[in-house]
Amino acid sequence: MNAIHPSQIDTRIGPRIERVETRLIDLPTIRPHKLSMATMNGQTLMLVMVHCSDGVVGIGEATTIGGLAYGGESPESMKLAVDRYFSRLMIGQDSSRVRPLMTRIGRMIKDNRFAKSAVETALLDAQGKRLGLSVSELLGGRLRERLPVAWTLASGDTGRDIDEAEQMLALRRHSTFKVKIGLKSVRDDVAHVASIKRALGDRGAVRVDVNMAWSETDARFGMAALADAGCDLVEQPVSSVAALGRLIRRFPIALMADESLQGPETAFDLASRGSADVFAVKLEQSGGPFNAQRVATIADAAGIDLYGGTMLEGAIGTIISAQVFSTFPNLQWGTELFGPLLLTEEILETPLDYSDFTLAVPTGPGLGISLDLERVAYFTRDGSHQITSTDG
Ligand SMILES: O=C(O)C[C@H]1C=CC(=O)O1
Ligand SMILES: [Mn+2]
Repeated sequence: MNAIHPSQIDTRIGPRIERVETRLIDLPTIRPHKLSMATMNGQTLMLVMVHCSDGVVGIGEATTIGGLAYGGESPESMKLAVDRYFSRLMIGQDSSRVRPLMTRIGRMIKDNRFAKSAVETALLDAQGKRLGLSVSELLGGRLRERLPVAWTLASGDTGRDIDEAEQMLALRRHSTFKVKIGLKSVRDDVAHVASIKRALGDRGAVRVDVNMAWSETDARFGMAALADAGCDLVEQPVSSVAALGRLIRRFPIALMADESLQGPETAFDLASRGSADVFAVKLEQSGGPFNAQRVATIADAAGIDLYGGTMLEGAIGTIISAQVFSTFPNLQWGTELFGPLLLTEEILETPLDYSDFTLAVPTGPGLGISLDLERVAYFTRDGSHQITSTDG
């Protein structure tokens, strides 16, 4: 056994971590976002800022969906975990040795994948800023400069969803649409999706996300009907991996795993059972950038297609995802990195470039984005705080 004991991980040289700062940023959404497990009227970003002895400040972010509706972490619990448990493993350590430090954290903190993702993001941002390299270059180099971005239709109303899709096509911002279903009966949901596809025709690709709301019987009926309606992919129709394995390839519609995919071990399990055509890779669900790359490697080895998923992150979580997805050799189904577009407020000095149905992967050092500190302070929960600086 070559397991590394925490005491063997020496991270004591180089620019040290002096302080780990966290905040909760509450931002409204442009409209209610209706998913089968929650309706979102706003999103909370858990921001992590790692202050280093060389003056560099790395930033990271984690979000959940509907508080605790999607998984075991909430914005508040992630803040508490970082403040109380992560920070004491980080302070005084060499911030430039990201993998050893994340290994140290991984040995002493179980689970908490979303909080780990935020911390790893901040460390990679800091190291990229320090070396003058974007995170994708730090990870070995990007294969693409822009990523296709799908839009999610989740107003709950067919006419409104069609209008929204038409607007997105006219703006040339999105031509792939993911429809959120699972709240209504299977028949009603299929009729809703079929109307949207009929209205868009060949101008727009239509997919659905059921967020595990169906029984296996519902899924048998639903997948056949959705395939007939011209829908090309169904995301996590049921919760059970065994049921996914029984549903796959029975209908002419691709089956994508989302909630079942929670990092490399589950990726390996899904791949060995042949339970998914496509993986929705999410950095937070995977446990951070390094683990998302491991998930992608497993998919490639197993012949499973890849899709870049979102936890409806703000700009920071979206851009670390973009940096990582840009390094994937395969990204057959594009991405859904639209999170910042669902929020009413801009928190960056320069907004992200969404155009020509794609998102540009920033080229500057680290994440390649700068926070508008006044706006971040304004939207910080429990009053506005002073933020000194996040560049360097
Ligand atoms: O995929 C999910 O379940 C989460 C998320 C992604 C887009 C969206 O609207 O919700
Ligand atoms: Mn999903």
